[in-house]
Amino acid sequence: MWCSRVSLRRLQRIVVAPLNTSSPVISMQRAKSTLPRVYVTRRVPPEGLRILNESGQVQYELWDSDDPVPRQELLKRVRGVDGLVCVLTEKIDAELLDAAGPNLRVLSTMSVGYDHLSLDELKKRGIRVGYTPDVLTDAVAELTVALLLTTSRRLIEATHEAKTGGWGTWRTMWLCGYELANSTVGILGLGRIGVAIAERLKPFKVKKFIYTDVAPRPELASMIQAEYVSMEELAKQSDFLAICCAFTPETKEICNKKLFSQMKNTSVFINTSRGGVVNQEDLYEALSSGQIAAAGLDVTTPEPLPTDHPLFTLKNCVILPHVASASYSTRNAMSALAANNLLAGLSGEPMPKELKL
Ligand SMILES: O=C(O)C(=O)CO
Repeated sequence: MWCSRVSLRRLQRIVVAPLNTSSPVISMQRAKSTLPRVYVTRRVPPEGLRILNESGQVQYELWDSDDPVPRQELLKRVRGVDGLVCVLTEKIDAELLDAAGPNLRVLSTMSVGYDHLSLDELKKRGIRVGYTPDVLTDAVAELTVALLLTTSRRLIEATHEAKTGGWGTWRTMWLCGYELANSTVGILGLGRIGVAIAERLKPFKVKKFIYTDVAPRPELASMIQAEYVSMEELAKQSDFLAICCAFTPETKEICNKKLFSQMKNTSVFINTSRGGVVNQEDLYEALSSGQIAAAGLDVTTPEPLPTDHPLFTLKNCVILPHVASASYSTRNAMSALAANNLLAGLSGEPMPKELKL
């Protein structure tokens, strides 16, 4: 369950200090004011807060809201902190690190993705970085499969038709989609999540898994009997193409006109990584011209995607609001790992999951 202000109040030794309605601050102060100071940029699930509270190792201030702390407020609040816990919407760049100042030695992000972090700036300042891989793999893989099936079997269109009177007699070709049985599934960026997706898809009688990455990844590939192919072959052969790569300068808009033009017009494109890996204008063109059959997106640029965005006008595009890891257990596990990374980092120990800078 998400942490409410009421449940937070019940936690021991927390001082709730709502400064005013536009400043939802919770601070947990300790008698020993020499403890490291931490700023938590968002209301995080209770497991992470419980760990911070029970550790007795830190005092923290938390922006107790589901909405991001305004940037100017953030720049003020981080001043002098030793540690920072953030989520993926906070841009951790030189400006913010300068505002925090030289005490800052640990950054812990409650996310597996780290494209919101300026890694060079963090490295330059000797700040250790924790992130949350593995704990969200199952949830993301599950959602990816759900999105793939929703998109390929046209479930959103179908429920809409059923509700709005479009459901006439049983028709032979009405709302036909594409099935996984005997298909080739391509994975762009084979990591833990790609493997977990393939493991879940296998029982649907997929004929073949193929993947591409900067280099072959034989250990992971052998877990799902996936064949390494070029980007071009991935596009040409895949009936379903799942995008699982990290968003980096190299993968920025890697899914573009060229890729879409090489895909079959019966192919389904699924992205649960980051919106930035897709050129959305090219995707719109590919979907509206029938170059590819359909797309399911859990991530877009920007987020939220404006409701008047052209992609929302397409029946063959299913858009979710970045919810791949949104299960109660996973979000709690992410917050717990973020808290443990922070505490380990502040006490100079190896973090459970530390990003190598
Ligand atoms: O952890 C991340 O990077 C996410 O995108 C949340 O699902």
